Amino acid sequence: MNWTNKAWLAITPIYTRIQEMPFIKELKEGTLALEKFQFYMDQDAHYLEHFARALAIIGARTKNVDNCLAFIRFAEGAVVVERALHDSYFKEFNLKERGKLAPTTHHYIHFLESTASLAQVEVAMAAVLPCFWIYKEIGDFIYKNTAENNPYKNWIDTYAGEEFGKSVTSALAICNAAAENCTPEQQEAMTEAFIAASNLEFMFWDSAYKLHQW
Ligand SMILES: Cc1ncc(C[n+]2csc(CCO)c2C)c(N)n1
Repeated sequence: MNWTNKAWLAITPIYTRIQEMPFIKELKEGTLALEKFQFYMDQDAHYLEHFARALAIIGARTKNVDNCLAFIRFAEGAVVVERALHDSYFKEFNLKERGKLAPTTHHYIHFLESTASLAQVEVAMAAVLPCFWIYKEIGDFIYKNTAENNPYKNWIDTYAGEEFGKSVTSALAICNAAAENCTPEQQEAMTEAFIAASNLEFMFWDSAYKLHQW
């Protein structure tokens, strides 16, 4: 079994909790309160900026030039999504300026940036993988089960697109190849980072649902 299959098995309980959490259930049904979605959008704009920085750091630290290019493109993709939030979704959902960084976002971005900077680069790659993979799975899950008149439909469509699917496939292949060059202990550290980021993905939606501030 390759590393990504093992890693997914390790987060299956977390993924199931995400599928069943009220934020995702209500987003899928189109009944999520606007205030909660606005909180999420606002925090996601912060998150995407720092996620892009973490990806660029990983790109700079990879030894393989193809991986360097892939991570620089992922970083660009994250900035493009952040810009799209500002240029279209902020207006569509009536948000003005970015608000304050909430505790979970603070935790998540600092986890990603410190792991990207200080951990073994393969571990850093594993830490950013849930951002791709969980969004792909949850995006498809919501897309398949949503109503035509869902007010969040435009946003949902972003993560069900083919282009995004390609970056997920590429990130998975890079992580599997990276894991093959690692010792079992190093692979264990990759899995640990993957689990931590998956828990933080859960917390990110949960904190938006609870409008959690300092
Ligand atoms: C908290 C949070 N986690 C993951 C994503 C998903 N995401 C944003 S940009 C990008 C691809 C970059 O090339 C991915 C996978 C998000 N929006 N917010």
